[in-house]
Amino acid sequence: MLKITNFKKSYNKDLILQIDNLTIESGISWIRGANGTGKSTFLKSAAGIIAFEGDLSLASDVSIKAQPVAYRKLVNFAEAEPVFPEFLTGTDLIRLFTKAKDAPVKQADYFVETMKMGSYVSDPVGTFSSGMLKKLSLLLAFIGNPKLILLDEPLITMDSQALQTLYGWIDEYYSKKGTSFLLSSHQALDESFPHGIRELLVAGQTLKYI
Ligand SMILES: Nc1ncnc2c1ncn2[C@@H]1O[C@H](COP(=O)(O)OP(=O)(O)OP(=O)(O)O)[C@@H](O)[C@H]1O
Repeated sequence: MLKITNFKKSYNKDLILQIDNLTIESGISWIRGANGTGKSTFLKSAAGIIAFEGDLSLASDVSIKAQPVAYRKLVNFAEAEPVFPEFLTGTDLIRLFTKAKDAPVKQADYFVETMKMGSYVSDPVGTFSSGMLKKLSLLLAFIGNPKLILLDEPLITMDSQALQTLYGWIDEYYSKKGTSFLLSSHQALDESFPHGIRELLVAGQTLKYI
């Protein structure tokens, strides 16, 4: 599903990750690894947020380097610690992402309702608690018709009810739309997490299946 070719990422000449050839299979995959090994770096690279050497392409051969706009329409990302301009409201951001991802205008309503965000989604995000911000950022990662959703530490700051709602979203996208997920988490995924998960490990400056 995600084909990695000659991937290399350094910060200030310090090599962080090198992945010569690896295909991450369709489905739900969990990237594990100690602090600072490069999980967020890989997810940000795959999201098209930071530059790297080499190439990443989705199964249908949409390459981030050759078709950057098409690739970014197919891959959505929620950061571990989301930051948005404080003066924008949740509704502003939903509208922006809906337009950018060519999504149906009312698509996000279902997510706002099921995550119980209706009472605050129209407020500036500067007034949001960290859990409210996390829910918004996860919601934005489901907008459009992504083939792959990247979730960096999706469980942190979420209450147990919100987690069950998130698991429901993942289950629905995976089962009904065939969306794949690549996520990182230091917390164990509980047994209500949907479906068999493949595990990958970042260690020794590379990524491989466990
Ligand atoms: N913008 C940056 N500039 C320089 N070095 C960076 C930058 N971002 C990350 N690093 C370094 O890259 C390495 C990998 O960081 P990364 O955040 O990808 O790790 P991680 O596996 O996600 O860690 P954690 O489990 O703590 O979230 C670390 O050594 C970090 O210090």
